[in-house]
Amino acid sequence: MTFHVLITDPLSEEGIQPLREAKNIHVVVDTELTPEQLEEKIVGFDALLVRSQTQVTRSLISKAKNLKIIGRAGVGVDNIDLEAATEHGIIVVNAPNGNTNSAAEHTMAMIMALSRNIPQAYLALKNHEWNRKKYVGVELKDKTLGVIGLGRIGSEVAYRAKGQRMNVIAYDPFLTKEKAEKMGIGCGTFEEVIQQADFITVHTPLMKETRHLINADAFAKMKDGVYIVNCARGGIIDEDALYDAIVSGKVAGAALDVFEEEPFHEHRLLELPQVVATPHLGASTVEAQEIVAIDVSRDVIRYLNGEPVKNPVNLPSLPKDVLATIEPYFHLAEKLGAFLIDLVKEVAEEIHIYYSGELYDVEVSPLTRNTVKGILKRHLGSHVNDVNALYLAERRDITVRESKTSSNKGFTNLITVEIKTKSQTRRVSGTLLNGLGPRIVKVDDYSVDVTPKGHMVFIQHIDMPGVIGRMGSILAKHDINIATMQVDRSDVGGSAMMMLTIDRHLDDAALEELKKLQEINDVVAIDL
Ligand SMILES: NC(=O)C1=CN([C@@H]2O[C@H](COP(=O)(O)OP(=O)(O)OC[C@H]3O[C@@H](n4cnc5c(N)ncnc54)[C@H](O)[C@@H]3O)[C@@H](O)[C@H]2O)C=CC1
Ligand SMILES: O=C(O)C(=O)COP(=O)(O)O
Repeated sequence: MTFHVLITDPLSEEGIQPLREAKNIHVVVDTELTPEQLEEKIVGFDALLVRSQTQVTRSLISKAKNLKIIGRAGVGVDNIDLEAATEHGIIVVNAPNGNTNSAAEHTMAMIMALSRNIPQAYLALKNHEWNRKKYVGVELKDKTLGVIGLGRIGSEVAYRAKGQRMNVIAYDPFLTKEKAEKMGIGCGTFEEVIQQADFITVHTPLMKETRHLINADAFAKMKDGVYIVNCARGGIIDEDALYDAIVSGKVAGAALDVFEEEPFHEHRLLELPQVVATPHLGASTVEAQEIVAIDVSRDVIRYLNGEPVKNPVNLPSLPKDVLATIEPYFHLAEKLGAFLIDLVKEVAEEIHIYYSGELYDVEVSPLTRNTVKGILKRHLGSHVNDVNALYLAERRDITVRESKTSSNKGFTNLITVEIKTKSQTRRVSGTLLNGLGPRIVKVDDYSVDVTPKGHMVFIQHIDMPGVIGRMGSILAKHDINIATMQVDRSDVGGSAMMMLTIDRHLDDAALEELKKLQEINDVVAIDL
């Protein structure tokens, strides 16, 4: 059988040699297709290989009747509809390691171009203007570089900046003091980093949690005259807010490799003399392009030949018999994980999952992966799935344990997730009620009965008259409707909890007001 592979973005010819040499693979390269043409053409193909330009949309995926694998020759998969691919049983693979150096080197080049006005001075010279006064720069030595997102690329940038004798301080939800010390850098909260930095560079993926992470509020907290660098993804920085911050003088300059919409021919940020820019060139080196194309080609060959892939991004298909037994619990497991990580508000160091009742006798590792996925997604975004969740946890030194227990506390099935962080150990239990779906039935030692869905609020308070009323008045004042509410307590007049489901997200203003109530010890907004 011959498999047909379509390549729609420019890939290194050396890098795709493994595909060209494979006996059962036929390669077509067409990098000029319009979206409509691609939707027509995709039907006959078993594999699609792209970089960041081809938009692999739900509509395209729905037309791709033979497609088995999508290969992304690079890191970011925000141009691929992962959910649609998974739904259609299409595995997505990427090449996460091949362009790390290139992206880090490009970031350093951009920081240096920015600090010394190199592009502007070059342009002036080309226009016959010899002007030394206008292009006085700033030194990097002893300046503080704030790195937001200390993954593969962020870490490499940090090491390189130290070589420039910069002070480096980073924020990443997975960064521990110990790790920062080992790297010889500082660490802090997001606010601390953006407040202290002279240069700020972002290296997170683009996802719901990081869209407009650097916005007007963030700019307001920064030092006057700060420099901003984005070689990660357009959209992490709010371009309108950046424009305003440059015009007002808050931001002294910005270096941008990526934009909210790509490609473009005109951009208002480029009209500002303080902005230096490249057209998404971070990974565009001979070396990186060869490695990412080889890595992704090899995974495509493996997958088409029925072998396990090295860099899966989404869900693989599970054996049918396992799937039939376990599938109903997938959702519950993931939601329990997401609920609990929101509750602890810290990075997990240990995750322990206990299965009991009818889950005692079945293969539960797919559920463990789903639980870990629910936890890690909160930090790493949508590329976490049950294929890579355990791998990502291991890479971050998070211990994952799974136990079967015969104590089912009266439920026919029960999953209890326990998370240990530096400062606390918390638990949540859930069950699948026949015909009624998933329920959270215990939070720490409190009993509840709530569907893990939508907007929730978990309040810990002192058991005394009037608390519920005062809490209700505050929500009413903020026009927040309570859909359901449950209360439990340890003992009369002791510690107690309220679990609410509400009709919209509990915004910061309402949350802060609730926290001010004397009888309330903690309030957490949870959105599932
Ligand atoms: N300009 C270009 O050509 C290139 C751009 N990229 C972009 O760079 C991104 C990062 O790539 P890698 O370092 O390889 O990924 P990575 O997964 O190794 O690192 C991302 C880091 O961001 C952290 N993070 C997630 N949410 C965060 C938040 N809210 N605040 C702070 N940190 C957060 C994660 O914990 C993780 O450590 C990619 O997702 C891609 O979009 C990657 C390669 C080339
Ligand atoms: O790997 C990534 O995430 C990149 O942004 C590189 O994009 P590209 O493959 O150069 O279109």
